Amino acid sequence: MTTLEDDTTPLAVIGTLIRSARQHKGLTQAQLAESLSTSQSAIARIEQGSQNLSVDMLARINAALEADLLPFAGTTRPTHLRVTGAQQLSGTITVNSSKNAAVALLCASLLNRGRTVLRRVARIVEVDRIVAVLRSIGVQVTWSEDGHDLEIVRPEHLDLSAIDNDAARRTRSIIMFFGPLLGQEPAFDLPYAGGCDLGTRTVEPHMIALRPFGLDVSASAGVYHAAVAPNTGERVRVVLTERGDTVTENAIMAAAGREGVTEIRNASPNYMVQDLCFYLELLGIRIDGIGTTTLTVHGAGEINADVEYQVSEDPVEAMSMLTAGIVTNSEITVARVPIEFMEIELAVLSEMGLRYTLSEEYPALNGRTRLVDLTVHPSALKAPIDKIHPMPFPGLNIDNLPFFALIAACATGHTTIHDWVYDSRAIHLTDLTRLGANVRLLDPHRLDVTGPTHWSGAEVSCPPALRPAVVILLAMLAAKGTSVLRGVDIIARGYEQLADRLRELGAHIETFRD
Ligand SMILES: CC(=O)N[C@H]1[C@@H](OP(=O)(O)OP(=O)(O)OC[C@H]2O[C@@H](n3ccc(=O)[nH]c3=O)[C@H](O)[C@@H]2O)O[C@H](CO)[C@@H](O)[C@@H]1O
Ligand SMILES: C=C(OP(=O)(O)O)C(=O)O
Repeated sequence: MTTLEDDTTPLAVIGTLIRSARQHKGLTQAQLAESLSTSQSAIARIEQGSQNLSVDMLARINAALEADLLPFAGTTRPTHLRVTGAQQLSGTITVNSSKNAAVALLCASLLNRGRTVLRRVARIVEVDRIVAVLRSIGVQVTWSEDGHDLEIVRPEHLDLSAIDNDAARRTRSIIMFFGPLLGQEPAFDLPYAGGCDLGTRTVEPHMIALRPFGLDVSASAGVYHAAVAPNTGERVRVVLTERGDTVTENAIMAAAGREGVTEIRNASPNYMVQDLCFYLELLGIRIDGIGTTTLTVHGAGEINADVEYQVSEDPVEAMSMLTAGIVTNSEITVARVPIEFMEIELAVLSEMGLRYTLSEEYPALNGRTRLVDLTVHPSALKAPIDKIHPMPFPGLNIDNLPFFALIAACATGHTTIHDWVYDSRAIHLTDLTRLGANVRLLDPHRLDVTGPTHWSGAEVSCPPALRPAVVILLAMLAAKGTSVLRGVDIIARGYEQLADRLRELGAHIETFRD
């Protein structure tokens, strides 16, 4: 029985919200339990506020009920991690499918009048946000019973006036609605794109890329107003001013949805772009040049196909897991590493003295991406002679760069890390000093890291950016004693049950709330 006192605890308040959202959807506790692969008694306990809730479970309840319970959880009961570091890790950890491909594929599913099934989609908050936006405009998005696959069926007419502004504003990926919608609506409005705290990220390259398709955008009061000129059917040639990933995806989606041929130059050949192309090929769109910087897309006026696509593995997760092994000086195996997108990272790490072994290559479930199992061995690392800097693919992945700051702190000597891409991602990495590292910010884009570090435990507030947040958590695995990372909910934006999976390798991590 719920007492009056219980009703005022945050868990009980969330429980009450869940109950009313469930009743509003007309579901019984048993039906909700079934869709979450849990028991009816667990739902009863959650609704009574007598069951601890992980952020992952809350995200899944959120998705099942099409509710918006996450901001509530995020603002009222932040999750913290307590880490007892300097533990040797062992065993195998498997790389999940990628956040960045998932969000692009979800947006691309708007091109398809048939049924799209995306297999092995990561259960992460960024996916939930796009799912919430799609549902709000009338798209049926359903998780499979086992919670791994998403079925997407769009209605004949999308109701853009009903768009979930709140979910849309919390993700930058909403910008990728422009491409698929271009060929479908003569005029539409979209909310401004949001995202992590990494400094200014312009959307101008997207506007430049989509102009040749007839898009004209004006912005006012937090809304983009799009007007689209009719397709003349002529060959379109797009030259991207930046080799960005989402801008390339936007151009590809615009090209796929229009009758005619489009050539895209200076395209990103990065992993998520390749996933998008493989999916579009299943939809019957011919794309020449996949994996290169020149793409020729043979678009179709109407796309109507029932397809299933296996989202491929995330190179940034692979880098994160590899870093966990490196900083704890452990031997672990990272299984299902998309090797094409980790080659430069591994070449740099080899120069730094990292010892690792690779299995034979094998294909990912999409039949296209090449995978390996990577075993990392304890190694004495030295600083590289040259600075470490990212480049658009093929180059060291921009999202993998933060992990090199941590690895450099474990290596002997001085390393310069140059993040020319983001104005304020490097600054978050100076939090490593709290754990004993010698990391100096030379300017907003350059870090000087001197190692090796004698890591020691500390309490740190989680940086408001995904990769730096994970970097600090991984540093805590190296640090002697107990560390606390406060307010870690941002990690669930891009990683599914990261703490649980690190625990399976032997990490001592406890989750708690105030
Ligand atoms: C959902 C998704 O896929 N997100 C990824 C995508 O975001 P996304 O494609 O949105 O990245 P942006 O377009 O914001 O580019 C990141 C920054 O790099 C700059 N820039 C980019 C390319 C270039 O050739 N020149 C240049 O200056 C941009 O101006 C911007 O400041 O790519 C980023 C860069 O790889 C990654 O960090 C993100 O994880
Ligand atoms: C910057 C990132 O992603 P997004 O483009 O979703 O903000 C990231 O994945 O580190």
